[in-house]
Amino acid sequence: MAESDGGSAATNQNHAGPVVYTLAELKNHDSMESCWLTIHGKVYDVTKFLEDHPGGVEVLLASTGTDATKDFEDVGHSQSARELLQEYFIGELNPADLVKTTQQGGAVPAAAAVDGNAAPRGQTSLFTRILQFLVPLGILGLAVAVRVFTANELPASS
Ligand code: HEM
Repeated sequence: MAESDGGSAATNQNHAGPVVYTLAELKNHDSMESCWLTIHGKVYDVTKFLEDHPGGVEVLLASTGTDATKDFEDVGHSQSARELLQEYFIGELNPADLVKTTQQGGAVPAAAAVDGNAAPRGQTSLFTRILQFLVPLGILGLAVAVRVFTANELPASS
């Protein structure tokens, strides 16, 4: 199974953990010959599983090129189906693409995710992440400041 084909858009990180694939790269694997799915931020090459899938080939092919998490979860797959997933694991989804797809409820077409909208959405997500980090830090700082203030005032007032 190919980790990366010609003209790959994947950000390969063989030396530092799992291979990271972009949603654009996944779009090239949407057929019987090569079928990749992304579920919960992980990428699976299910080409060899297509014919064995109890839910049929078509649903798997229809879930390519986009985040298939919602499709997968909506069916209510069993624990053994989840364990089966691991056999087909080939890498992880580019985190920026993960944010793009989950913000859209997991059903954004790959074209929309890789086209012009990609940069602004990526920037928004980075900004949000920084905020998510800074806001709790600010609250903590405020709490410490109040504590120090009150601690200093107590002996003076008694
Ligand atoms: C690589 C990912 C997937 C694996 C390993 C997988 C595996 C399985 C397995 C083992 C079953 C039998 C029931 C169970 O154990 O839950 C099943 C059923 C089913 N799967 Fe998947 N599945 C995958 C992805 C998907 C996706 C993306 C869809 C899209 C909708 C889907 C749709 C279905 C449906 C509709 C059934 C029910 C078939 C029936 O009961 O008639 N599956 N799948």
